[in-house]
Amino acid sequence: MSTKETSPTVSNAPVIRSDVPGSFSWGVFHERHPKLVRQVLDALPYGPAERAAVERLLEESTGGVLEPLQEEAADVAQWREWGAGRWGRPWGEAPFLWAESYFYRRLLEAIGYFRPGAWRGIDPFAPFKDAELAGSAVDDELAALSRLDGLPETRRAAALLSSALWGNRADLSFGITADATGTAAADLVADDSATLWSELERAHGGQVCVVADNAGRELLPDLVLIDHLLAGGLAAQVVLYVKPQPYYVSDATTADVLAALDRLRTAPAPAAGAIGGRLWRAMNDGALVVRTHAFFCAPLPFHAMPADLRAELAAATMTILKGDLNYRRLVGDRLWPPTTPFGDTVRHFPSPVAALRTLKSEVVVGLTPATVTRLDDTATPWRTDGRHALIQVAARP
Ligand SMILES: O=P(O)(O)OC[C@H]1O[C@](O)(CO)[C@@H](O)[C@@H]1O
Repeated sequence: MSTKETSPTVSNAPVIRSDVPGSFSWGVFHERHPKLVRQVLDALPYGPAERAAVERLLEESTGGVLEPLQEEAADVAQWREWGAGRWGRPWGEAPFLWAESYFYRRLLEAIGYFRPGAWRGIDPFAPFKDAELAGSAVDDELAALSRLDGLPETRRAAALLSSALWGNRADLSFGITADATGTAAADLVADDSATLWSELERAHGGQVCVVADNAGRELLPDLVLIDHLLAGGLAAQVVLYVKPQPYYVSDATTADVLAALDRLRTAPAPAAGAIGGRLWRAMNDGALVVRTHAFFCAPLPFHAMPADLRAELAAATMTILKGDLNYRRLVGDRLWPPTTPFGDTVRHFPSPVAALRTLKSEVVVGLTPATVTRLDDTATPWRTDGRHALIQVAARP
C-alpha cells in the first residue's frame, strides 16, 4: 500500500481490493466489465485495431498484470507517478478504487479517445447516455416538475433533494422520488437532510460546490436542485464539477451538462423549460459555473487532492458530493466498520461536505448500530444493491 492511501485522520480498515473471488469488487472486474466491453463494442463501429485493443485490456485486467500507458499519452507521466510500485503486478493486488479508475483510462486508450485519428474525442459511452436522455421516462420526469410548483416551500425543497439523491439510482424517476410523500425516506439509512438545509441557510448566499456523478437522469435532478439553491438565494454561486473525460460509463462531462440543459430548455413542460432558461442565464452571468479538474478522474481518494483543487473547494460554504464513487473517494475505499463516525473520515476535506449517495459498493460509515442490525437482518446485499441511500453531512464546526 502506498502512503497516499493512508488517511491522515485514521485508519486500520482494510483497503478494498478486487482479488477475492466472489467479492463485489471481484465481480466488477470479472462479471461486469466483460458485459460492459461487449456493449461498448456493439454500440459503435470500431475497427479491428480498437476492438483488439479492448479485448486485450479485458484479458489483462482479469488475469494479467498492470501495463503502463503508451509513451505518447499526454498523461503518461502523471499515471506513472500514480501507479509507482504497481506496474507489472496483478490488477487484483491494486486497491479496487485505483484499478477501476485505471481500467476506464485504459479503455479510452484502447478505443483511441486521445490518439490523433477518427475516434479522437468520441465518447464511447455516448450512445448509452444519449438513449437515456432521449427516453420517455425523462419526459415524464420533466413533466412531473410542474406538480412541485404548488407545494409549500419546505416540501418542494425536500422533494428536489430526494430526486437528486435517488437520481443516483438510475432506475428511479422523478415520478417515484419527487412526489413529496416521503416514501423514499423509508430506504434512507442515514438522513442528515435537516443539517444540510440549516447549514445552507446559515451560509445563505455563499458558494456551493456540487461534484456531479452521472449524466442524464441523475444530472437532470441535480440541475433542478442547483436552480433551487440559486433561485432561493441559498447559494449566490454554484460551481458544478464534472469529469474531464468519459469515465465509469455514465459520469457527466461538460458535453453531458449541455445536453441536459438543452433537454430542460426544450421540454414542453413549462416548469422544466423555466428551470432550463434560468440555468442558462445563470451560466451567462457566472452564477452557475461548470468546471473540471484532472483529479476527478484520478485513481486516488480525495484526501490526496492537489493543492489547487483543495484551494478551490476551500472557498465553498458547502460541497455536495453525488454518488457512490465520490463517496468511496471521500471516506476512503475501505472496509470500515459501518458505525465509524462519518465526521472522522472526512476531516481532510477542505469545506463542509454533504454526501448524497445510493449504496452501490461495500463502503459505508456513519450508521447507527441499530440500523446495521436491521439491515444485516434482511439477509440482502444491502451495501451494494442500490436499494438504500444516505444523506450525510459534516458541517463547519
Ligand atoms: O455512479 P456511482 O453512484 O458513482 O456508482 C458507480 C459505482 O459503480 C461501480 O463502478 C460498480 O458497481 C462501483 O465501483 C462504483 O462505486
